[in-house]
Amino acid sequence: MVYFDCTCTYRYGRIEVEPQRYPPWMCTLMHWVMPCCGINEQKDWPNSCNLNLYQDGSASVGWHADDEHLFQGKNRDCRIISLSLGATRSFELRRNWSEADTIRLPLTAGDLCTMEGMVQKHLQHRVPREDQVRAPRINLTWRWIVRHSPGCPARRSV
Ligand SMILES: O=C(O)CCC(=O)C(=O)O
Ligand SMILES: [Fe+2]
Repeated sequence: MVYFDCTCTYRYGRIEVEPQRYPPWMCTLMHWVMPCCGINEQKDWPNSCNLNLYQDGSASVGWHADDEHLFQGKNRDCRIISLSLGATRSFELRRNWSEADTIRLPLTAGDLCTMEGMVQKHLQHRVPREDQVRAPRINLTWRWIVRHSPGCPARRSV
């Protein structure tokens, strides 16, 4: 989902998602969430949100960084805000390619988790398979698109 007239597609592995404009419920939710992250003005809101549904513990996301060109997370400070809803799942972080010092955070319904600075350059994250989890989880991940795709009307505004 995107703010304004952005047509950038989001690619995740082989999946490509066409953007939808933020619906009214998304703006209502952001009015609640963003001040919790110190973002008090609507003009400063993240301009994209990715929604993930994990049907149960068999659904997972492997080790990766959010290093899409759109977000420039490997080259500059990059803030990512995530809201978890539904079942508690583990969110893990590790230094690039090293399992040695993996950090595990249980993310519970209502939890906000942010990744900031150069995290996408130096660390990877994942949501591992957890077969004992039987309930669904929804994760909303807000990010700022800073490099719009060629042809995107929002490109003019940045
Ligand atoms: O579900 C989560 O908490 C993380 C999802 C994620 O890493 C992503 O969408 O890039
Ligand atoms: Fe991610």
